[in-house]
Amino acid sequence: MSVKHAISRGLELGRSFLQLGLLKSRGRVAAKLLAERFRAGPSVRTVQPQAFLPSRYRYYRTSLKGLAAQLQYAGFRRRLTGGSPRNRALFLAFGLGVGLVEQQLEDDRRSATACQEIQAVFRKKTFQSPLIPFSSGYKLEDYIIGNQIGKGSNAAVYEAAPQFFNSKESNGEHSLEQVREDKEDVQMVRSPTCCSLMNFPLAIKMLWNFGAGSSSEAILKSMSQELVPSGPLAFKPEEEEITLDGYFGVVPKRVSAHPNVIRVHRAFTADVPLLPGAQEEYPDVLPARLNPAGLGNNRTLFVVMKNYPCTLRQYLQVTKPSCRQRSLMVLQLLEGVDHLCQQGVAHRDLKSDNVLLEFDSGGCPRLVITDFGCCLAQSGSSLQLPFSSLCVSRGGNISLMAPEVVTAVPGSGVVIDYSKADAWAVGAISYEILGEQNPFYQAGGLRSTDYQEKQLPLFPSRSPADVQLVIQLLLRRNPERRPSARVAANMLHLSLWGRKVLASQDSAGTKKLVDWLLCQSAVVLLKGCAGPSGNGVEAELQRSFLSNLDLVELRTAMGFLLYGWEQRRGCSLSA
Ligand SMILES: Nc1ncnc2c1ncn2[C@@H]1O[C@H](COP(=O)(O)OP(=O)(O)OP(=O)(O)O)[C@@H](O)[C@H]1O
Repeated sequence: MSVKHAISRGLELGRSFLQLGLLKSRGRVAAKLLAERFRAGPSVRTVQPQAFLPSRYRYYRTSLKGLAAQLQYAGFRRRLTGGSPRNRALFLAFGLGVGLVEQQLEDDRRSATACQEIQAVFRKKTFQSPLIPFSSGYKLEDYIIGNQIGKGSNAAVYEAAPQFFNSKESNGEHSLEQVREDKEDVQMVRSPTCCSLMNFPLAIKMLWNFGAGSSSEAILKSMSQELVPSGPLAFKPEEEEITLDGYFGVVPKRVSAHPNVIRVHRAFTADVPLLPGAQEEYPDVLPARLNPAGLGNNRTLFVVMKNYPCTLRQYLQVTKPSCRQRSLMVLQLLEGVDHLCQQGVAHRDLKSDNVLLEFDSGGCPRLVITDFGCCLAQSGSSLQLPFSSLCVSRGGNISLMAPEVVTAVPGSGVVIDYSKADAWAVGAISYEILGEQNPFYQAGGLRSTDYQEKQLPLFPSRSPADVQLVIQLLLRRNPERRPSARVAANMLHLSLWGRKVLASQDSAGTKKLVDWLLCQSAVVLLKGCAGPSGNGVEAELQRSFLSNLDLVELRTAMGFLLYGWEQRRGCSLSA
């Protein structure tokens, strides 16, 4: 479908929806955005495509602005002092140049405004967690606990269901049906554990408490990082006050809901129970009450989440996803990381075991970043950690620590910048997503302390070329040369949905790009009205993209992509 065709189709649809009175604000917004674009006249473009390269673009822009000012000044002087016909012709040409520059700037301003407007429309639509709120669940007795579904170095995770599984609560409003995600979606989960997910829609993580003492306050304070992804009703009001008092006396940060970030629905402290497999699998962490030789405290933290069918690692061990699904998986991790960055949180322990996976109604894997136990979530949203001594934790898994983190040497005034550290880890995990071994895991493989970029292994031949490019960029040692998660995500969005518009971009003018963005906005808004397809992974990703539109970041992504395409063209010509 051509851009024009898509616009007129979007308008047509928008109008008929409006006529039918079915669409309220969504339709109007879509129609308004498109109508405004139609009114805006054609723009004049002056800069060549290479100018999209981020640094070059800025250079062109500043030099053209500077040139324009100089020309205006020179012309003004000549007009005052008179001049030869040749000078007058030159002045006219200069004047024309100034006009073109002005138009270019005007074009930029208009595009930036369009991006802001689109962003505002999609930011308003906050992501709703799929689990419908239930009223109780603040104590262990509120749950039926099933089998163990996972175990890490800090916790055991069990499947769970609310106690009111069979009988509706007294007010009759809170049955399990409501706690479950949309029934249709649950049935679509393609997993051998499907029945277990139906019976146990929740997962309870029981953290092991060695040193935090047994008071609720001490436990919540010392394990507060686990609570970073908690929802608004996660705590009983009195415990909310304790957690707000926070981690080391600082208010703990909480991230807002996002489709690619786990949501903690409940968090509470309780006495450690003897759960299935406890004596065999983790006897040492039990309290003396349950195992005389155990070292654990009597009480600990419980975190309630949705139960997911598997982790990313488990999924990749048994499945060969399509190329498109692989691209979508990398993109989801980038969207999740970008969301965390924007909220001033660095996960610091990304690995394929810490990514949970389910399926949307079309069978596409949806990835969710989990386990925030090592995260950095400072007040003031700073991702810069003062690194004064080795006692300061740098994060989790050392193999996937970004070079700038793993090589930092503690000292006075030393600061570790985590703003691109998770993006680097996504680059490493992406090898697994493309079906390769993670190069930083293998015995004798690369180490993030000293690898060279040219040592990175080749990708499987059928991997999408743009994903390969994104991974190479994410694994750059120097964080200043590494794209942020947002820019890398934008590259994949453009590659998946905007290839045509990017390929046909004949100048630095952004009209075509903005037309495409408006079309995408209309399509996504209209899809949102069309039922379940609006809740699929692709629709969620497109919404994330549109709600984070920023012209500079978009152009940076375009610059990287076009540069990559150019390189590939060069290689194939020379081959
Ligand atoms: N919500 C969930 N749904 C399904 N399985 C889960 C869920 N949360 C965790 N798991 C399973 O439990 C395992 C351990 O969970 P988690 O990584 O949170 O524990 P941990 O002790 O903090 O891990 P680590 O050793 O990385 O610190 C996961 O790898 C996964 O297999």
